[in-house]
Amino acid sequence: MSNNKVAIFGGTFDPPHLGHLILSEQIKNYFGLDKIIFMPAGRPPHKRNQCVSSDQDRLKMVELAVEDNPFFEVSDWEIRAEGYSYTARTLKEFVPTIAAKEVFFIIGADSLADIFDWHKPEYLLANGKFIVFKRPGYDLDKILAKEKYQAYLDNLKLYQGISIDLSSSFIRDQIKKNNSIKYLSRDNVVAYIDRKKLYR
Ligand SMILES: Nc1ncnc2c1ncn2[C@@H]1O[C@H](COP(=O)(O)OP(=O)(O)OP(=O)(O)O)[C@@H](O)[C@H]1O
Ligand SMILES: O=C(O)c1ccc[n+]([C@@H]2O[C@H](COP(=O)([O-])O)[C@@H](O)[C@H]2O)c1
Repeated sequence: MSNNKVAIFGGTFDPPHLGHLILSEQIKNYFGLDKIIFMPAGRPPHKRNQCVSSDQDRLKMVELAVEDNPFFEVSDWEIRAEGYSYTARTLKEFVPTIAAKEVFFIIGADSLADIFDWHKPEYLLANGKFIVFKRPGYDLDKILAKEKYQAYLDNLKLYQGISIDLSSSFIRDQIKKNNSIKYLSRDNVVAYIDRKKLYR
């Protein structure tokens, strides 16, 4: 298979859910991607004070979530890397190792809204290519109309197709309340969470 267009989908994935999967499949179709690499963040820089499940649990759950999709892969590169999982670093060090004509980062509208608080945002936006998808509660057009984004619009491709209002925090919250999370992620991920008693 040719790898002309590859996208990296970085996330905390604590846990991965159907929102992530539905979006990825739609984006793959819409942009004609050859492959999407799911990249669980080792130490998510903006979640320093939040309790995050172990790297190995999140990696395993992402592997389970994508195992039946030949277009989806998982990389443990950020988990293996020392220090915080800065996307600027992934762009500089990991992206050149991918044999592809074009490499994109997939991010949600909420991530785009605070990307100027990320590590080296100008470097990232000037040198990376992004596929940004809408997320309920965020107005993509309004975010992009802001002055600070204007120099980088060529590197921002939008996907305004379907998305669902689901988050990992909602799933964690449901588990804490002893509610079922059936249908919110793939069955194998739900079974893994049950078996390992995560988020209780
Ligand atoms: N339902 C969704 N619709 C659109 N984008 C999403 C959705 N869920 C997650 N994303 C995006 O996917 C990426 C990875 O998300 P992440 O793993 O943090 O999940 P999350 O549901 O946002 O988690 P949490 O609730 O813990 O913040 C982020 O760029 C986020 O914007
Ligand atoms: O580089 C940064 O400073 C930075 C700050 C916040 C988030 N990110 C990345 O954005 C992706 C989505 O993050 P999250 O926490 O919403 O899952 C994930 O790959 C993070 O490593 C990166």
